[in-house]
Amino acid sequence: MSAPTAAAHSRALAPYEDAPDPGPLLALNFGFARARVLGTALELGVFTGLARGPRGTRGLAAELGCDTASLRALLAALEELGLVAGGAEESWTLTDASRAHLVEGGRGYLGDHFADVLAEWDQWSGLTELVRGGGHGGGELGAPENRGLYPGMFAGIFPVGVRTAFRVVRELSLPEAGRVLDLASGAGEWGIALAAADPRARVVAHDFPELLTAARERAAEFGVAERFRFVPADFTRDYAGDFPKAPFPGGCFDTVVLAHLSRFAGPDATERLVQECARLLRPGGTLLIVDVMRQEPGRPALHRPMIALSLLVNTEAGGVQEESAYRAVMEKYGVTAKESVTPGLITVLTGERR
Ligand SMILES: C[S@@+](CC[C@H](N)C(=O)[O-])C[C@H]1O[C@@H](n2cnc3c(N)ncnc32)[C@H](O)[C@@H]1O
Repeated sequence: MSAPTAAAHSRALAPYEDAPDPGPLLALNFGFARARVLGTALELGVFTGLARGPRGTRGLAAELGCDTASLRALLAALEELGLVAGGAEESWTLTDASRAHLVEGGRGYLGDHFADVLAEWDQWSGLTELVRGGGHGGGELGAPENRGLYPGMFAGIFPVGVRTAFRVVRELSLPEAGRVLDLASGAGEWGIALAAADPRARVVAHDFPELLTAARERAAEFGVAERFRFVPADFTRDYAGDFPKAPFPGGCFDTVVLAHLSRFAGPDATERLVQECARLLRPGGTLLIVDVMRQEPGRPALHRPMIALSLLVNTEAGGVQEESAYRAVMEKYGVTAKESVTPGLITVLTGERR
């Protein structure tokens, strides 16, 4: 029998060579490793260490209590991800992005947020079963009925949220904010943006005490803290069986903000939340609903379908609802839906209390 010819080899190879490039699939398959590399670097304090000045691997390893060779491997991966530089000279430095967002104590620090997201790891492992069998993973993420205390996750995203809040408040034709309730305020970016736009505005920030500590610091950072009141809440305990009933008389606010709570709580709780917001607003007052509602233009890194899956695995009842659903609920409880803008992942919908 004669040996296969070069032509036969080429014929055998052709289906492999002609197939679409599997590169993007391989990158996707390995996506979890990127998140783990970032999480490990944050846990070890790599970025905070390098913020003190350029370092060789050996020096940094001694400082952080790491094995030199393993740390070198981690740093090489971080360099590939654009999070450190200087590997060729073995003199590691931060990049602009890591200096801005990954150094502990910095204003733009996102590490606490990333750590809480990474802690969802096990919940996400259940996705296959959830897709097969339906239902929700039932994590505790943010659902008010479900002890959603995650200061890292919710206050830690302030550096991202505050940019959007200021931009949207500038863009929307809102009346003067006046007496504002920021319900489930987190670190308070919406109340802060409204207070900055209206020098006479007074804001009540309402959230877990742990979150209000962050809101207090951020309000001070923007010079509006003296116009803030911080009212602690534990929706689960305080409003048990009757969530949400905020401890304020009806009609006592000119503006109520409901930002990034509904999608965690789900459609039924959203209905009760909107009803409560309507109760708290004076006639003519403004309701601002901020949430992930529709396909965002430009598809930033975290896009709507991923958020929807995250709510499936991490909450009891959460989900992404269409803007039309929010408009319908507003209408039902005496709020006329008005303007909406979608500056990225989120939509901001305004309404006027009738
Ligand atoms: C996704 S964050 C939104 C924060 C803020 N409104 C924003 O736009 O960034 C949801 C907020 O609801 C608060 N929250 C959830 N469950 C709560 C509960 N049981 N009692 C008080 N606050 C709660 C969380 O602490 C968190 O700050």
